[in-house]
Amino acid sequence: MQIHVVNHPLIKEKMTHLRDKKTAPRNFRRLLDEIAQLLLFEVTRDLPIREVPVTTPIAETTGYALDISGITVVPILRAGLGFLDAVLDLIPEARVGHIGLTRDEETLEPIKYYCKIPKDKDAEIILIDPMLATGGSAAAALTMLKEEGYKHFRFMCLVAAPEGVELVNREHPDVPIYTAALDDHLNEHGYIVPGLGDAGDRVFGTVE
Ligand SMILES: O=P(O)(O)OC[C@H]1O[C@H](OP(=O)(O)OP(=O)(O)O)[C@H](O)[C@@H]1O
Ligand SMILES: O=c1cc[nH]c(=O)[nH]1
Ligand SMILES: [Mg+2]
Repeated sequence: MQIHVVNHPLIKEKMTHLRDKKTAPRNFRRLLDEIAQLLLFEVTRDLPIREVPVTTPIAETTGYALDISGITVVPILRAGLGFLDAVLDLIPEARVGHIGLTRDEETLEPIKYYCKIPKDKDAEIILIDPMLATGGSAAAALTMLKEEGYKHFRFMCLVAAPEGVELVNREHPDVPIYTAALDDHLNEHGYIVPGLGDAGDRVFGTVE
């Protein structure tokens, strides 16, 4: 199984609050934001940089520039939107695409309802969605993007199930997966155990 589990005390502590069923949407969104920023540190670690000259008040020296105009961040709606602000705070020049998918509650198959991606096919795509459960949604999003001609990907999530990691590894072995936690298994309804419940519902307060 190919997966980067970003193990860090700050992430572990925040994940504990995020998982807690008593955490309300207001705090849930804030925690999601904070964890996304910490994860992004690892997700972007190998982005290419080039040297540029810079003059400090004291001397000339060498600085670094990141080619961030070539980065496209793609949230999978809805829950992926909960990650977006954090990514744009750190990479404000990134372009943003949107893929709308929702799981059929019976079959657990993803149903597509929206897709709009910036045109640059050579962009480095950071696909974001807090939950990787069966992997059907992430795998379908990556297939759609590849069919449109996009080539470079990394996937960032918060909680992954082994079933989802295996599917994405099998269908998209070129795509590295970064997660804050690798959980135990899926239950009979396709929810991650222990997980955190339905991420979209918890971000947007649509839980009954
Ligand atoms: O790995 P999978 O089994 O495909 O499950 C993961 C998907 O399920 C959730 O979305 P959901 O379908 O609940 O839509 P929502 O974000 O609108 O709530 C989640 O945000 C993922 O997109
Ligand atoms: O546990 C899960 C599985 C799919 N989608 C979620 O939001 N949570
Ligand atoms: Mg949902």
